[in-house]
Amino acid sequence: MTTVLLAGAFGKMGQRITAMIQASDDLEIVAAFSPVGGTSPDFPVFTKYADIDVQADVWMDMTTPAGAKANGEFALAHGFDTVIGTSGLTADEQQALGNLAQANGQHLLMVPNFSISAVLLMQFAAKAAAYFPDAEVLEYHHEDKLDAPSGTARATAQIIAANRKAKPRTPESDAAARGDRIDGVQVHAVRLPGFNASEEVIFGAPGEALTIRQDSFDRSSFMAGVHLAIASVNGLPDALTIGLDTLL
Ligand SMILES: NC(=O)C1=CN([C@@H]2O[C@H](COP(=O)(O)OP(=O)(O)OC[C@H]3O[C@@H](n4cnc5c(N)ncnc54)[C@H](OP(=O)(O)O)[C@@H]3O)[C@@H](O)[C@H]2O)C=CC1
Ligand SMILES: O=C(O)C1=N[C@H](C(=O)O)C[C@H](O)C1
Repeated sequence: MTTVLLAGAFGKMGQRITAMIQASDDLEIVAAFSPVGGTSPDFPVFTKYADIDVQADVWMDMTTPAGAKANGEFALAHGFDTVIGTSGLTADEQQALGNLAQANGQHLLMVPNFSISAVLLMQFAAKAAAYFPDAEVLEYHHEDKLDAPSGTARATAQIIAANRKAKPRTPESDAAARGDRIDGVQVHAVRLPGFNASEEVIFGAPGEALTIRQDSFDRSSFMAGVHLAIASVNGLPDALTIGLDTLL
């Protein structure tokens, strides 16, 4: 049995993760962390780090960028292997948490996207980028999303940049209408009611284009990946792992 302390248990993802864990045979929630409080008949809810008197195998974080940074620092310094699904942390913040995991002999798994469709999209994008250096990323999310562009879009842009074999033909432009530029890849963020989480990458070359798209219609799309991450983080070979690829 892998025991879990869930930070963000009362949020949209936290509620789904609680239900998934409670329906599983091999995971158990032993506590939650929520600074604004909340109650559960099944586990204690801590509002301050100083009050946490329960140890768990894994600290699972689905909160906010600032929350995940502070929670990660606490968890990794207090004996928790840690899974962070929260988006919006900078590359430097991710690396600093990875260094903390290394220094404390813990494992940190940071997952930009738990859905298999998004993991595969990023793998296919890596392959396509080698042939199509010109690419743009479009992401579509619900209106409540705090960060833009999404963590998945950031990760996808970085993967495309790392796998390009030639310089893009498209001239760079700072025009606002061209979106954000991450590692030299234009990224466009759409926020609209009705959407959950989708991403498209358009690769263009003379006379042809390739579009790769994934849609998470519902948060159930993330649950198998969350389960795998929690169950596997302890056995990872490195202190810092980014993405689910090594676990699939
Ligand atoms: N990796 C992935 O596949 C996915 C990642 N995400 C990411 O997960 C995060 C959460 O998403 P979502 O559930 O939709 O967001 P919500 O806003 O619905 O939930 C976040 C919850 O975290 C709570 N919270 C805020 N700060 C802290 C803190 N310091 N410690 C503990 N809890 C805290 C909030 O409480 P309150 O509102 O009361 O402040 C809220 O209940 C986002 O960053 C999102 O981008 C989402 C889906 C999939
Ligand atoms: O906030 C969300 O909803 C999501 N956030 C993650 C991200 O920023 O990439 C993952 C997924 O897109 C859902």
